[in-house]
Amino acid sequence: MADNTVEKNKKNNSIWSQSIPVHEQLAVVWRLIKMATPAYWMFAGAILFALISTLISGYLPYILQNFMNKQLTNPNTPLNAVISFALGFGAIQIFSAILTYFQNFWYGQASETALNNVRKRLYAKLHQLGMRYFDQVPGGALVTRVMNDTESFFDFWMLLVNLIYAVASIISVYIFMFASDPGLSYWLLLIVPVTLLTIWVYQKYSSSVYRNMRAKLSALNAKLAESINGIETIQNFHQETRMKSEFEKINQEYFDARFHMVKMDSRLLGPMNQLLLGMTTVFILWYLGNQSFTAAVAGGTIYAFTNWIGNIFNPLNNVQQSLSTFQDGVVSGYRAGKILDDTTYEPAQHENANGKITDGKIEFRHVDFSYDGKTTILHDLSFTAEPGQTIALVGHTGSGKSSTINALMRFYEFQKGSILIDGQDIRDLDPVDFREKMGLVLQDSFMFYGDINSNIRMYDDSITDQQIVDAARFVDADKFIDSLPHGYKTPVLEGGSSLSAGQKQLISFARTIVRDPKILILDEATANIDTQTEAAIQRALKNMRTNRTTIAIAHRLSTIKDADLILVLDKGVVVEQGTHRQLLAQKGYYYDLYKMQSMENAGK
Ligand SMILES: Nc1ncnc2c1ncn2[C@@H]1O[C@H](COP(=O)(O)OP(=O)(O)OP(=O)(O)O)[C@@H](O)[C@H]1O
Repeated sequence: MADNTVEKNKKNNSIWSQSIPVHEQLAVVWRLIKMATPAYWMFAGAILFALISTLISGYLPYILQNFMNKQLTNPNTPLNAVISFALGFGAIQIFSAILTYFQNFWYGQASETALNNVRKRLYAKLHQLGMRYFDQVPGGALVTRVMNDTESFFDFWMLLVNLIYAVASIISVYIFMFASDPGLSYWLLLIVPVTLLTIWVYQKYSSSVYRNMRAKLSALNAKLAESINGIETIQNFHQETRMKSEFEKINQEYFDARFHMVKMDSRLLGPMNQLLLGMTTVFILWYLGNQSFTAAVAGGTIYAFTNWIGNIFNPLNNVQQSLSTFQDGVVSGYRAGKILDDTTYEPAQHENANGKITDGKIEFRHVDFSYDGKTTILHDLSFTAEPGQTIALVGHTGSGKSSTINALMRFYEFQKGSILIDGQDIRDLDPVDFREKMGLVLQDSFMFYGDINSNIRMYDDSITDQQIVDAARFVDADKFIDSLPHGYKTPVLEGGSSLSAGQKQLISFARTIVRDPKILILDEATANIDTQTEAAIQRALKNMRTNRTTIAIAHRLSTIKDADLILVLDKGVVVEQGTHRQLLAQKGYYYDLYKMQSMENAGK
């Protein structure tokens, strides 16, 4: 049944469940090696010690064979020679153990260092990507890629060193085997193609199985993130049962994918090697047994060959065992690479853009805007906001108000026309100055884990405590903050769950105003706020707008009656514009909208 599910999944879905072509796997391997840059010397040390270990593991059976065949079979061998050999042999074993310790220690340290580096790079990259990327990739899937996927790199690098160890060990063993009995060694060369064949078969099947497993884990994390982020709505609309069954379904799919892997590994890994080792040992005994019919076969030779065979198969076994993690690492590396290569960046500024915002004049000239480059959302949008003016954007839901702000804030790229600030192309503005001078207040501003003070300061140490108090007073947030037992030091949980919607809004006002922006972008809150807080918010907004160019999305038309210009949007087109009075006099779209809201308010 489990197989069937996986088969179905394979057919159904994502590109992850298809096999990664070999050349791409190699490219990923190369990339993973490059990602280990800061740990190169540790890897190099581990590899060097591993190489010395392989020489020793080939050499020890060789000298033991000579000792057994020449010294032990000779009754005249002095005791001193035996003791010296034993001491020398023991010393080499101790040396080998020390080498193994450093080898393992450096592998581990190097892999951890490399892992740490990759995680940092991935996290940094996420912050370079634009909103469009996050529209497309669920948060939970990103958590999987940055956290779980990177974990498997650790084993990947381990395998890489194991692989080098296995190759070196095989070469060293064959050298000593040929020195001992070339005839038998020629036959034993056959082991190499046979094991390569088993490795190839395993590789072929495991790649798609691991890819599918990763995809399922990612879907599982995405579902979990969705459940946690939407917990309020889930509880409100009694969605628990549906969410539970959806989660269970994905969880089962993940289980099936893992089960498939377990079955594949238990069939193809250990038993295959054990069988080959057993058969090779039988062959060696048969070969040497045959020789014994014509001449005596020394016991040391039998000992050495059975030992060497172990030294070939054990590292190969290790390699094959960790091939599963190699597959995991390659798939994860592939997915991490997808993030690192993604070019859905924030909209780019022109090279050497260094324009500064001084007065705050904004002009939209025939702007066309689309999120995906296919569906045009804003059509030929043109308007001018003179310094200090307030421009209000109104219109039904989906009419393009937020999209106008998204284009102005450079969250998304616009396709046609131009946006100018103080007469300069918006793409010529210095990005740091731009973000400082544009004060954006969203409907639901995100609160970070910390306290009220840090949420206003936003970890900008150049802002003093007094400036924070002044900003809070300016936006009328001081009264509620002072009434809290710990005032500005009141702890804030991630997302601000300990604060009311109105309080969060006031904190976000203070956060914006403390930076003294030249231009204000306001997305008026639609949340229900008590009348007292509402009055405080309106007072705050009035204060904030003074001497600042303001672009405000207004849901309640009563709040923007005094705007210098009101743009009425419908399906991304400005259908009317003017002041409140002018628009009412036109008795058009705005008039209807206003009347409708007035009636709704009267009915409340
Ligand atoms: N991130 C996005 N990706 C793709 N399309 C989007 C995105 N955001 C909005 N849209 C689409 O753009 C159109 C305009 O949406 P927009 O959010 O600008 O409307 P709005 O006037 O601000 O609505 P509301 O008052 O409900 O906030 C809608 O058709 C919407 O589906």
